Amino acid sequence: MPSNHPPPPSAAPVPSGTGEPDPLLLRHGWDDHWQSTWQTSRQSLPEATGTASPDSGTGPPQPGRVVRTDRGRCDVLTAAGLLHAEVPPALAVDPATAPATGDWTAVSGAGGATARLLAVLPRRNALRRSAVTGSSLGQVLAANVDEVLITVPLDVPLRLARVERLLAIAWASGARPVVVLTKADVVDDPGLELAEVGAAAPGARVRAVSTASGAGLAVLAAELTGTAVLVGPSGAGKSSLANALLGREALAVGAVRAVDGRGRHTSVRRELLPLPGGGALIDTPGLRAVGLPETADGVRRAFADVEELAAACRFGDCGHVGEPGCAVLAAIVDGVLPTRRLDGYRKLLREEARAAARTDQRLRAEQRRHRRSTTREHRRSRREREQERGDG
Ligand SMILES: Nc1nc2c(ncn2[C@@H]2O[C@H](COP(=O)(O)OP(=O)(O)OP(=O)(O)O)[C@@H](O)[C@H]2O)c(=O)[nH]1
Ligand SMILES: [Zn+2]
Repeated sequence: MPSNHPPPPSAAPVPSGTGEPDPLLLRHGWDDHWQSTWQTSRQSLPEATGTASPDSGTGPPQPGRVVRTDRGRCDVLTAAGLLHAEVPPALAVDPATAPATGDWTAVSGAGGATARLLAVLPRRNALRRSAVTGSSLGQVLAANVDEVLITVPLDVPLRLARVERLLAIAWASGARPVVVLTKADVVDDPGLELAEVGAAAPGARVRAVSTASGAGLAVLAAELTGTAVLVGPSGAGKSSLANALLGREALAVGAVRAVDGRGRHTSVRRELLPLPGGGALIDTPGLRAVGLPETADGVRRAFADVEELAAACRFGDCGHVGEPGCAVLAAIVDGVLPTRRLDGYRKLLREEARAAARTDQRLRAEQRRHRRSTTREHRRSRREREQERGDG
């Protein structure tokens, strides 16, 4: 676990992957897992053999965590400080493999030299949204996260369908979802909302906080130990919450705000910052329309209560539309399961099926393209061979 102590002013670089872990890296989520991943990964890096020429300005590879990405470049925090590294085009082309905030990487370069990203270490998990174009896997919003903080503002009516969608995406990431009801000061007692949201978030923690009154902040902060990422609609209070949790690190967050094309203030850059009590926090730009990626069992986990009921239906393939012995419809009649929730479940399952079909389509298209280019390749080499024979 990251230590509570601030790093010494001049943290020494990790001595080629051995020895004491660097305190600065520890504060940003470095642990035994990354230590051993690094030991394994660095052996396959060309620079690790020491063949890089000293005047190429690269230097030995060192581990670092991506704290921000920016078209073709990314800011990587290393034991030697922050490096503004160039991303090789081979990694950048696919949004699924391009480095994302939270990724652990191997970088070379120090001091004034141009830093280069050498590799992205295998991800433990990733929070994705559905692919907009190109990639079959979807865009990675944040990598190597332990907790997804889903912010739900209490100053506007609850939108449970949106909470459920974000829960499905969070569960699919492999991280633990935590629903954070924000602006709790605008309601007399958030008990009702806590219960309502709790019923829509089986298996997830639900907390109420207010950055205005400070309520709930200490409890939430104490529960965050690994890397947490903030998601939620614009205006949900993500930045305010990030500032409150980060304390004196907040200034760094303030610096990344800007006005967008419509004159609204929005967070324009992703940032990863250490939390004062240990752990790290990633603040993503407002996720307004979040497409559901292929969530593996994300939807099923977000609707674990419905799944459990369905297991008790008489027929294994029950569609819950009027079959005899349907436990799901019985629960609705009994008032245990809201109709809204069953509808939401079906809607997300359909959406997920469509996302999967799109992926299949893309993969088939990729295969077709590949086959076509190989056929062309074959034809050309045959022509060349025939020509050579003709010439000889
Ligand atoms: N009453 C009250 N208002 C709050 C609280 N937290 C945030 N707000 C207000 O809610 C508005 C939005 O807060 P932000 O923190 O900017 O929201 P955001 O989610 O970061 O928004 P984007 O950057 O657009 O994604 C601001 O006007 C805040 O002052 C709170 O605890 N109580
Ligand atoms: Zn049924």
